[in-house]
Amino acid sequence: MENLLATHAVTKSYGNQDALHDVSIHVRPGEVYGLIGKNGAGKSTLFKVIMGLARQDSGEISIYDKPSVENLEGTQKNIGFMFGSQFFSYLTARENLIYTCKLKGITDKTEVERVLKLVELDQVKKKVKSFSMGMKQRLNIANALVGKPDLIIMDEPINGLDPQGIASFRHLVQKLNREQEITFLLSSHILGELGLMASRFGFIHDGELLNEMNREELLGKAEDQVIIKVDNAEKAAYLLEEHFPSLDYIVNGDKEIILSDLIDETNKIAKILVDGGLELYKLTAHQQTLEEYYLSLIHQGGQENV
Ligand SMILES: Nc1ncnc2c1ncn2[C@@H]1O[C@H](COP(=O)(O)OP(=O)(O)OP(=O)(O)O)[C@@H](O)[C@H]1O
Repeated sequence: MENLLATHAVTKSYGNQDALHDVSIHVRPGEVYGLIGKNGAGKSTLFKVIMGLARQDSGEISIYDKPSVENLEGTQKNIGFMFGSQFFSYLTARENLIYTCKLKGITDKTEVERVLKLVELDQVKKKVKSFSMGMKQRLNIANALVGKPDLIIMDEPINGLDPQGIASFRHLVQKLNREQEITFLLSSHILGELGLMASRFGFIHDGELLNEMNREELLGKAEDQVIIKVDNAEKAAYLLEEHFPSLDYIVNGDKEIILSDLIDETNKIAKILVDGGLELYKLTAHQQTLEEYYLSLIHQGGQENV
């Protein structure tokens, strides 16, 4: 079995508003998959379609390589889903989870204690209304863990957490992933938040999946760059291509060009541009951060080469 969850060319619009266009993601067993996209990119809509809470216009969802449409109940059993907090604030964590068990038809009396222990809320007696954000998030995860799903989906789980809360959320996800073999599909609008946590990434922008890659590939993107500012970026690109035919570059606006190699050739680059009659304002070697890579990916609409 290759994919625990896959979407195949899923398209959905709300009236005239396109929310998803031909989106195919592939979540393999054992992964922590980070779906990264700005607000309005289509993340929540994709999760709703996966869970059968919204109906796609076209495309398919498969769970364990079988179409989910044939087995929606099975899908919901295999997937624990968390869309924001929906708890009764005047009840304790334990009481809220008893309620979740009832909703899911789970009669095993040990289930609530099992999930409370996993998120280390088993000793907490107070009502949810006096929980910190971090505790609420742990309760969210406990709620999704009820019924032993193989995959947990969480929409923007890091929103509103402080740095310490983010770190403990990350440790908990990694622990559950490692020790309980739970696969996670998490979304965020900030790559940096999931950058340390996810083992694979999907980048979504304006309803389209731009790219999927694993962590090693992504880290390889955070590479050295040469950033050049000139009076005419198109002409600079033309001149550089003449000298370096397989050059990997992006033209950013009409005055900037970014090269993803040639870090050791800055003197030669400067000479080519100046000899070519260009006004060279700036030429810097720079280590691109993951966030910058993500922004450049959005800017290019998923095309690695311009
Ligand atoms: N019920 C709806 N009716 C009309 N348009 C909608 C509806 N839900 C979402 N949209 C639109 O579909 C697009 C995708 O929205 P979606 O909520 O899936 O994005 P998102 O990536 O989850 O963003 P956010 O993090 O802001 O929720 C947006 O343009 C949004 O305005």
